[in-house]
Formats: sequence, C-alpha cells, structure tokens
Amino acid sequence: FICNSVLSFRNITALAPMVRVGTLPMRLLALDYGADVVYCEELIDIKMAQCHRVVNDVLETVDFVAPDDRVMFRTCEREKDRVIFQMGGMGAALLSDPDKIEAVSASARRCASVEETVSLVRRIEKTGVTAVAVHGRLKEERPRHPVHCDYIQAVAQAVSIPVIANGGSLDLVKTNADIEEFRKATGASSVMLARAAMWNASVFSNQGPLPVERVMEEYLKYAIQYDNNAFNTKYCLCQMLRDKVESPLGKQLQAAQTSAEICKAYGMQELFQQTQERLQARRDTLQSSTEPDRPVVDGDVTTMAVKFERREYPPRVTPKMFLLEWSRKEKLEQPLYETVQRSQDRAFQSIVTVAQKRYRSSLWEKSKKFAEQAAAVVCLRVLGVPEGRIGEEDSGLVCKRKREGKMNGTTEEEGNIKRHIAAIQQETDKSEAAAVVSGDHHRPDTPPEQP
Ligand SMILES: Cc1cc2nc3c(=O)[nH]c(=O)nc-3n(C[C@H](O)[C@H](O)[C@H](O)COP(=O)(O)O)c2cc1C
Repeated sequence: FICNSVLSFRNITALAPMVRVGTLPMRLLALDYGADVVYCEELIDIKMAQCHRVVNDVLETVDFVAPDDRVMFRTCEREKDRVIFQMGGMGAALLSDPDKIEAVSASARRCASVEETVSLVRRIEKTGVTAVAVHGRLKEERPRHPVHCDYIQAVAQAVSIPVIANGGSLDLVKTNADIEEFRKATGASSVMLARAAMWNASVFSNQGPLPVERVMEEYLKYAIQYDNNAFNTKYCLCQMLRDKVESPLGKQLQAAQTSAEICKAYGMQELFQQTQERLQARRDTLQSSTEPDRPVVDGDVTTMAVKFERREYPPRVTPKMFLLEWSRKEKLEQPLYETVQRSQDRAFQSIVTVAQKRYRSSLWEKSKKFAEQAAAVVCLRVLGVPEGRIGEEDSGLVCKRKREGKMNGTTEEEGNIKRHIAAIQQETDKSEAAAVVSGDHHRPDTPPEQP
C-alpha cells in the first residue's frame, strides 16, 4: 500500500482496507478503540467517478451516491484526517507497471524475491509517497500462509519513508501487546491490521481485549446511528461471530433481513426504534425549515410543504375523505393518487389529480398512506376547501354539520353524519385494500426499513 497523505505514518496502528468490512461503523469503532488511521473498503475508481456527493444533514455525513441510489462511501466529521480512501481498479496491477505509481494510493504485494521487493519499494519511494505498507506475502500466497517478517524488515531497512507492516493477523497478532511485537519483528514504523480487527476491533485498545459480544453491540450502535446497509451490518457481525455463527444468536442473525431484525437478535430493538424516531424527527425539522408553506408551481404540479399529522384530525376523519366528498359534490371524478418511493430513506411522496390538476406535498412521508393524505391537504388548501382538521375555522362539512346538529339539539343529524363518514371511510378503505393487494401498501404506524 502506498500512501500519499498529510497524515503521519510513523508509530501508528491502522485498520487495513477490507472489502465490505471497512464501512463507516467499523472505521469508527476501530478509531474508538485506538486505531490512528482507518482505511475504507476498496472502492472501484470507475464506480466512484459516477457517484455524486451528497451532504446528508439528517445523519450528519457526507455520502457518495451511485446512480442507482446506493451509498458507495459514507464519511463523517469524526474520521476527518483519519480515513484513507482506497481506490481500486489499479491495485496489484501497478506492481508490474511502477511508472504509473504516482500521487495515488494503491495496494501492492510482496514480489518474488527480497531483492525485487526492495527494488520496487525504492522506486515507489522516489515518486515522493509519504509511506508504504508492506503485506508480507507473495502474490500467489493465501491469507492462511504464514507472513514473511524478513521481507518487511528488508524493506524497512532499505527505505527512509515509514514502512507499515501488514499481514500479521493470523499467526502473530492476537492481542494489543502483539502489535508492538509484530512491529519489532519487522523493524517497521507502524502496523496495519485487517483480520484481527475484523474479528475483534478492540485489539486496537491497550485496555482490551473486550469480549466480542460487547464489541458487536458497539458496532451495531454505529450501524444504527449511521443507517448502515442491513446486509453489510449482518456480514460484519457474522465475521465477528466466527465459529459461533451456528449458535442460536448466529442463526437468528443469519435469518435477519432488516436492521430491525438484526437489532432484535441482539435485544437492541428499543435503541433501534428510538434512533429511527430521532432521525425521522430530524428529517421532519429539516424538511419544514427549508420548504416554503405557500403553494409553488413545479412544472404541472402545485406543491406546498405540508406534513400530515394524524393527531390534528379527529379519529376516522382524514383529508382524503374530505377531498373525496368534495369531488363528489362537485361532480368531479374521484381523486387519483400516484405515489413514489425514494430509495435513500424509503420515504414516500404522492401526487393527487383532481379536475385534471395535480397537487403534491414537497415533504416526504414515512408511509404511502401519509403521503396521500399530505397530497390531499395540499389540494384542499390550494382550493380553499376545508380538510377536517380539529379546530379548523368554519371548516369542513363534518364539523359544520356537527355544529348544526348541536344547535338544533338533534341526535338524528349526528347519526346521519356518522353514517356518512362511515360510508366515505369504507370507500377509502376499499382503495387502500386494493393497494395492499398490489403490494405497494405501507402501514402508517410502521416506518419502513432503512436501506
Ligand atoms: C475481508 C477482507 C477484505 C479485504 N479487502 C481488501 C481490500 O479491499 N483491499 C486491499 O488492498 N486488501 C484487502 N484485504 C487484505 C487486507 O487489507 C490485508 O492486507 C490482509 O488481510 C493481511 O492482513 P492481516 O493479516 O492483518 O489480515 C482484505 C482482507 C480481508 C480479510
């Protein structure tokens, strides 16, 4: 590994690059336990070039998002000046073409002989790189083969830039104290660990090692906090379980398909739920502070920043019902709802078409039902039609009729209204049931799983 950076690589310990393992939760955990520098998983240069950079105010991260909306790289303030981005696509290929090794970070394996290795690293040093990490195995050797400390030592003696020893996880480094032993055995400046850290990141801690159960819990906390991909979280936890992967916990973990299910396996569902609510609240606050609450015409859609708050309406009364009733009264076609779901947070947004005009809330909702209600509210507000909200001034048919009923003291009138609402409700339920059959239905009280 050739490092070009303002970081110091003398006398440090580093988390090595690991595909699928080196995502944000693992990097933060390694830093917490005492790693000085953390590598991200190897990312393919061409794929990264297609990503766009997104400042994620909800998670307080910076994301590099692929055209298919997958987050390829997520980073945060905590690892600033500590994270090293490992670019793939060149990697070991550079070994046979050292001329290309300039101003980049790449990975390299030890060559066939000590002389060849030393000669290569000398050439690399001349390009002006800051440090070089040497994985003490031959290109064709597997990770289970013993590491060659003598090769790393020969390199360390031959160059003046810091050498970072790598490859010691299997046979040499089991505890924090072993890190120093490995460094001494190779004469290197620093040490970089992959598997030992993947199995138990507390190997970086001079207070450690901690039981892996505790480490998994700490890992999971970061995975929840930073909305880590559930399958990535599961993969990393399975690596930590190692031979316990067939234990009852391991089986539960393997069966889990969502972050919620993973957390349940670890008895951490409450923390998961709380975190989801906190993130949702932040999302709502950010949305409402940035969006205007007056109508804005966006193409052929009239939009407003409206959030549907269930508690603002009486039980069994919804804006959708009011819009449906109003459309009937006006002899218009039934309102038509079209809903989309975005992949980064699985949030929903609906457009309602009424009298050939389209209305949408610019805010995203946690369920399809809520998104439709928000669209209905936008339409009703733009049209100046009551929406059924509690305390709505001189509003809705229901409230108005109720008032009339009270004034006349007739309970019959109230009965009529109730029947009327029930009929509309039935209608609404029917269309929602159809949505369930078509498989795009989400209950409003169960926030969807985060990607
Ligand atoms: C799961 C896993 C993924 C790895 N992914 C990468 C990678 O993306 N890029 C890379 O250069 N090396 C990768 N490696 C190699 C390690 O960075 C390291 O060089 C190797 O495992 C030897 O170090 P160790 O003995 O501490 O495990 C990976 C290793 C493992 C175990």
